[in-house]
Amino acid sequence: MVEPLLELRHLKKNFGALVVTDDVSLAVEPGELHAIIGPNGAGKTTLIHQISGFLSSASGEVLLGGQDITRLSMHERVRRGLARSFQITSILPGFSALENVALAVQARSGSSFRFFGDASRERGLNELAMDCLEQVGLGDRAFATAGFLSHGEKRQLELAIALATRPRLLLLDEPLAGTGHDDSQRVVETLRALKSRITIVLIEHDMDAVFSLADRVSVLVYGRVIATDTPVAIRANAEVRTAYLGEEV
Ligand SMILES: Nc1ncnc2c1ncn2[C@@H]1O[C@H](COP(=O)(O)OP(=O)(O)OP(=O)(O)O)[C@@H](O)[C@H]1O
Repeated sequence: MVEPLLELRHLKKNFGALVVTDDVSLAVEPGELHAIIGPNGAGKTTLIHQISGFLSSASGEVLLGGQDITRLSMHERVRRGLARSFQITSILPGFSALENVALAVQARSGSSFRFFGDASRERGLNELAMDCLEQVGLGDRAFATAGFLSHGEKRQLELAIALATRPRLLLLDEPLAGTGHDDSQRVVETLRALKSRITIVLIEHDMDAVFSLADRVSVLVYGRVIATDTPVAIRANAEVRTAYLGEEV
């Protein structure tokens, strides 16, 4: 059996008396797009926070490439290859798409922000940033001002910024949120192209997108994983249908 790139073992998180994730165990294989779905309040975002290190866990373990990262800081987890997409609010609207990614590349490489004004001139920076933009299909918009990009393009830019840290694993929390039909198609096609190159954990409410993109799906209900399987098997799973998806699926 292939060693999982990400493994969660009996993870738990509570806020006081409220247990939000409970005994969550799952394995994400290298190269797969693993979707985590579940009703509102099931604990999906909390779980992503536990994986990224934004929240500590009450108990359980997080392993990346077989190494225990449970107690590591977010920064250290990023250094080891874990990235989550930034929110649109973290995009600098007055800078070009390329400059936004260049700054993220620069931050990763540890350059000081006193080079801020020279960011676009730093050696190799533009090439690396352009590579990230091309990976998300935004190469032709490199010089557009970020604030004027469409909503879907901003989502693509977030992905490019996340790629700037050269991650092994990308955590995406609702990348389609707030997108209209055309924008959502753009982002879905971007994710489809990306998934062949990088392992992705995706939380998403858009079931059409989930079932067309995911290699496997885990279903979280009241903080517990009730099933992990292929999209076809998940659709047919009686417990999942009853607990969450409903007959429309
Ligand atoms: N910092 C916090 N303090 C207290 N309760 C919290 C906190 N963060 C989340 N919760 C609660 O934990 C539960 C799970 O929240 P979470 O956001 O992880 O769910 P979710 O599955 O991502 O939901 P959605 O699909 O609506 O985004 C909710 O009941 C939420 O109110």
